[in-house]
Amino acid sequence: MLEVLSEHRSFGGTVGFYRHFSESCNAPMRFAVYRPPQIEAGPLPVLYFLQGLTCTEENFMVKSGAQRVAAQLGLLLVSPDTSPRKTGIPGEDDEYDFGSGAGFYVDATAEPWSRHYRMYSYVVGELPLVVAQNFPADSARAGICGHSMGGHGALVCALKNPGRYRSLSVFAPICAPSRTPWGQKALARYLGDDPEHWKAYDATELVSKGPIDLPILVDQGLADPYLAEQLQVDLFEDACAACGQPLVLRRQEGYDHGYFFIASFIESHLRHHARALTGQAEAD
Ligand SMILES: N[C@@H](CCC(=O)N[C@@H](CS)C(=O)NCC(=O)O)C(=O)O
Repeated sequence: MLEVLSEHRSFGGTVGFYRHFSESCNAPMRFAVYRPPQIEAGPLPVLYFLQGLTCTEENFMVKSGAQRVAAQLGLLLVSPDTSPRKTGIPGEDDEYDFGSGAGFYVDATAEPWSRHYRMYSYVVGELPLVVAQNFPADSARAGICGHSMGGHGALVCALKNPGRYRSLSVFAPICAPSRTPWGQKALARYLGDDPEHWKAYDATELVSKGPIDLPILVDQGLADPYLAEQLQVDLFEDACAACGQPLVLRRQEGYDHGYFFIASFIESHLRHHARALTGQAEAD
C-alpha cells in the first residue's frame, strides 16, 4: 500500500511524495513522483532519477527544476530516497558517505547491511512494479538518469540490464567506485573486503565487458571539486572508447558538483530521454 505524504500542483501536473514498505529493503522506503499534465493521454514514459550522497527523495524534485520541461514532454519522473532509513543498524546515521543517505545502489552482502541495504534490487526490480501499480506508467518505456552516487547507480543499473532502460544519462557520476575513496569505503563495507566483488557495481569495469545498445550522455563540471579524486570520468571515457560504447561526454567549463549545475543542464537531459522514449519531434 502506498502512503501519500504530500502532493503539490506543479506546471499543470503534480509532484508527490510517497512511502511504502519495501520487500527488497525490508524497511519503509520513500520516493517522489512528478506526474505531468498528459496523464489522461494514457501510460507515460518513465524517467528514474537516482540522487547522490546525503540526498533524500526530495532534493531532485525541489532543486533541479525538471518539472517545467517534463510537463512539456509528458515524462513521468520518479526519484527514490538514497537508502533505507531508521533500520536500527548501529551507526547507520554516523557518516555522510556511508549508511543512510548513501546506499550506493548495491545489494549489500555483508552483515549487518545485507538485512536492509538492497537498493539495487529496489531500484531495478521493486520500485518499477510499485510505480506501475500506482501511476500511469508505461514500464516498457523507461529511462534512467542520476547524479554523482546516483550517476554511478544509473550507469550500473543500465549496464547490468541491457534492454531494460531505453535511455541513459548522468551528471558527474562516480565512474570507477572500486578505485576511488567514496566507492572503496562503501563497497568494502556493503560487499566485503574482496575488491573482486566490487567490480559488479563499477561502471568502468562493467562497460569494459562490452557496449550496451544505448548512447550514454554525461555532463561533468570542470570546477567540480570531486572530479579528480572521486569521480574519474576520464577512466570511464577510456573504457567506453576501448570497447566501442557510444558516449557523449560534455565537459562543462566552470560548473561545480551541485544542483545549480544540474538545473543548468536538466532540460537537455530530459530531451535526450524523451527522444528515445517517445520519439517526439518536440523533444528536439
Ligand atoms: N560535501 C557534501 C558531499 C555530499 C554532496 O555533495 N552531495 C551531493 C551529491 S554527491 C548532493 O546532491 N547533495 C545534496 C544537495 O545538494 O541538495 C556534504 O558533505 O554534504
